[in-house]
Amino acid sequence: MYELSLLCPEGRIEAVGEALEALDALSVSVEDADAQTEAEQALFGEPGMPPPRDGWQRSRVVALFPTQEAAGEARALLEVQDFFDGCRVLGLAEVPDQDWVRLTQSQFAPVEITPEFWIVPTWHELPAQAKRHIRLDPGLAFGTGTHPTTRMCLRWIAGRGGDFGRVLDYGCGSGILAIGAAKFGAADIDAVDIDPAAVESTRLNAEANGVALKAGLPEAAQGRYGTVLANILATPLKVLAPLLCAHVDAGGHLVLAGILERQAEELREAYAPWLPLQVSDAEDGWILMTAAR
Ligand SMILES: C[S@@+](CC[C@H](N)C(=O)[O-])C[C@H]1O[C@@H](n2cnc3c(N)ncnc32)[C@H](O)[C@@H]1O
Repeated sequence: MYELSLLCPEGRIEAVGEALEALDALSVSVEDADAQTEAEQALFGEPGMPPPRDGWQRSRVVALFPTQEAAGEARALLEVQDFFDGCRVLGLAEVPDQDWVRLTQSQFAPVEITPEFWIVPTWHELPAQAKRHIRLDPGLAFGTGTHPTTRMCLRWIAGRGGDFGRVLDYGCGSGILAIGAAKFGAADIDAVDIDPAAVESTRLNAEANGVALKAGLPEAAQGRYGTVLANILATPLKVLAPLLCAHVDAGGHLVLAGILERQAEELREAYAPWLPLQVSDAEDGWILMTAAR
């Protein structure tokens, strides 16, 4: 395969991306051309919402083509378009054949949640000190343990150690939190997500880990729970405040993640009519907020 790399200003990303797709690119990726430099710009988007901007101030657009001719033709056609003004070709290069499966696998090492609790891909040996573990491979749904928000929820689960009551994992993704709770003894677990692929993924991952849980769409969450876990993002968490709080049983716990440090106050305010949230963990600019009823 051959990759055509372009440098584009923000205003050109959409037109160039659409043109590359029309030119039968196998894939088109857009990254911050200033990543890992002083000029890097964070660009956060909420799921279900349009992206805050089309791209970075300077984006590197990489399109993959099956042959050198196809990539060269795309390059020649793009360079004569009006909308290519301000863009520039960075290069056209052959992508060396690799064992992509092995390469992808090599990027996922076991993740330590606590010294005794690990998330381990199926192709890795279990670390000797892992007294508890979840076997999980990266798949279609979010939640491999590599993101700080997931890790903080799992740390909370490990720290509590048991006595969860009924567990609700709201926005379960891969099911990692529900499975984690099961590994610490939770027995009655509902895991729900708006994405049917996440529900399926949770079912398969639970089965692979020998864990019993009920996975379904959000309406499957019914009644009160001793533990309600929701790692989503600040905006949906605010919308879900009355619903999530209504699921927390007397003496139960609410655990929220997907919140940036600067969003703590708005979350506290959104939940204040029902439960008093407090920050109970922090990692890489993300926080964990919890409340007890
Ligand atoms: C950041 S992932 C978290 C996955 C996993 N629980 C973890 O901690 O790694 C958020 C998940 O919430 C789901 N989600 C987003 N909005 C939702 C909503 N309103 N109701 C239920 N699930 C939602 C997404 O589909 C996604 O799978």
